[in-house]
Amino acid sequence: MSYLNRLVYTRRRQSSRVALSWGHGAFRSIHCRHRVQLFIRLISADVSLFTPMDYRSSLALGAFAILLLKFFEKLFSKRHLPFPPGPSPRFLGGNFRDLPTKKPWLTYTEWGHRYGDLVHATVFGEHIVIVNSVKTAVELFEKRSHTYSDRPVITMIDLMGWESSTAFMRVGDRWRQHRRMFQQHFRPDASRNYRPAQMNKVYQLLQGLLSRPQDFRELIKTYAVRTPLVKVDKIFGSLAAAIIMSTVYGYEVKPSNDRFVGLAESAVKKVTESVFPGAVAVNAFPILRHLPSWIPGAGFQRFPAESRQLAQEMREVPYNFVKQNMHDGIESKSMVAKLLEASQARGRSDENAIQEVAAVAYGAGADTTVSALASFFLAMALHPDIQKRAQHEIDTVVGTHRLPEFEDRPSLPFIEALYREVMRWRPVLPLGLAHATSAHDVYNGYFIPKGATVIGNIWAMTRDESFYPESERFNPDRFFTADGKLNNDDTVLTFGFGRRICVGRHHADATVWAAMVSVLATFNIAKAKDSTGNEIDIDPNNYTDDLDSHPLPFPCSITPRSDAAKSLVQATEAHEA
Ligand code: HEM
Repeated sequence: MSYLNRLVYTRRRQSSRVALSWGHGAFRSIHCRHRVQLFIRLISADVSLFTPMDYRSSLALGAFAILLLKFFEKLFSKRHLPFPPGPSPRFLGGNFRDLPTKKPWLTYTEWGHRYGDLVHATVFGEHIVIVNSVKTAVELFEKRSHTYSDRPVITMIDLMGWESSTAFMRVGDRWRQHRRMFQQHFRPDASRNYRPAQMNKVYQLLQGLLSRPQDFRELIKTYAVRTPLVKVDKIFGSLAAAIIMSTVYGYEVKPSNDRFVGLAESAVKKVTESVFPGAVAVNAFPILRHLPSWIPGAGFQRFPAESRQLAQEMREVPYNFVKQNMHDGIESKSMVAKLLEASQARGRSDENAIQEVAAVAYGAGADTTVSALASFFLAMALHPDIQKRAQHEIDTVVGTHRLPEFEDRPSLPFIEALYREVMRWRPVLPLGLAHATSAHDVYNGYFIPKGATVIGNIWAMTRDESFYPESERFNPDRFFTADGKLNNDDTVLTFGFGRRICVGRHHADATVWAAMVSVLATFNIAKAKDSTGNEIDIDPNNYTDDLDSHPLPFPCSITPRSDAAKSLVQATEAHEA
């Protein structure tokens, strides 16, 4: 997901819709001026028919008519309403200089305290609206989803061949087709089919933790920072990448230098690099895309060409692997195999859409899942008491003779609360993924123009003290009622909103839960100690600045809970086989 966020973030900050929003404004005023001119021309055409006196009265009449026109225009247009409150814009650049460059969610949350639930800013004519409360997010993204489900246009994305990514797509038939395909394979009941594959990969994670204790630190590091997954594979194979590759393509990731993972990572990396200066310029001024690449300064034209090539390979290579397997009669329960079978049965050719959907699952699902798990490790190292309670629940309900299964989930309320708190305490995407409006709207007396970028500030929502008192404290107990039952606050805000809500959320939820409960059942996570035996402090706020925020590397120790736990992990190898 990192590439999605960086780009939407950059896109917003660099006011890449300058041309577009200027265009809308210009169109509105031209439209109005045109009507007035028409009216004057109508009068002038008849000027020769009037006497000088008539001419003066017709001028007065004309002026009156213009005033009347303006009055009615204002009366019937929503535009006379104010924008939502926000920092005062400056001439031309608007709020360009107010936009934060570091952890923008913190500044937007402060703006929320100062200006309210809905904050408005402009950058070179582009409108940005920040939604700071769950109530307003539900009102806009869900109840008015017909207006708030579009995405901002990012020129560089188109140039790089990523316009076919579900997450960047404008609302339309193609996007709907993608969502349908995802829904078929990632809705709650369909997601269950992937559970055996997910558990097998979680067992590989446990084996990695057991067999390579010297890599514990490295393991956390690779989890915690955005290093290429190929390197992660050197240790034990990235859990998230392995699960996605297995469920989407039925492909088993190799322990090191895996070709498909390498390809996907290179393609995704290219997108993250698209924030270099040339790319930013073309995002801000889309007209530059028409410059030929030989013109000085138009080097960005060559960059997307390479990226397009990689994006195409990322889509085609693993896809062809599935097709070849099907041709060879190898059965597969993977998403691509099922989509291909269904498409062939209907006599349709959905090859392009299937390739696109499969490729975006990796880009959107791997990094985000890793970030959630890294926050889990961090929280457990910081809160041994909470970890002990979770382990006690597992020991009591599941016992110590076997590992937890998905079927145990309803009987493990404290683990459930722990999962919710991990996702709340450090939301993976503090600002979600920007939406855009597809029509003008009025909310609570405020005007929100068509084409505005609308950001759901998930960080602010998860810090709302009226819902989450002492919101910075890691406290799973907040999800229990006074009589000790799990409360009904089970919406994980970090998956986003409305029609654009994450389509992989059930899959991600199962992966994160399974990894958490399995690690807790078998390992102790603690602060590391220095050479004198003192615990090394961990800063809970040391997170990356990207929109999908990861904890920065932190020292910690991960040891098997007992010999019995060790045996359980060793036995998973046999289970897998
Ligand atoms: C912990 C893991 C994950 C988190 C926190 C996460 C979060 C998000 C968020 C915040 C959005 C944007 C929602 C919005 O616009 O309001 C999103 C979109 C998306 N996610 Fe996820 N995601 C995760 C895992 C996954 C996985 C595993 C997959 C695929 C199997 C996936 C596929 C997608 C896709 C395709 C979109 C674009 C949806 C659209 O624009 O219509 N995500 N995700």
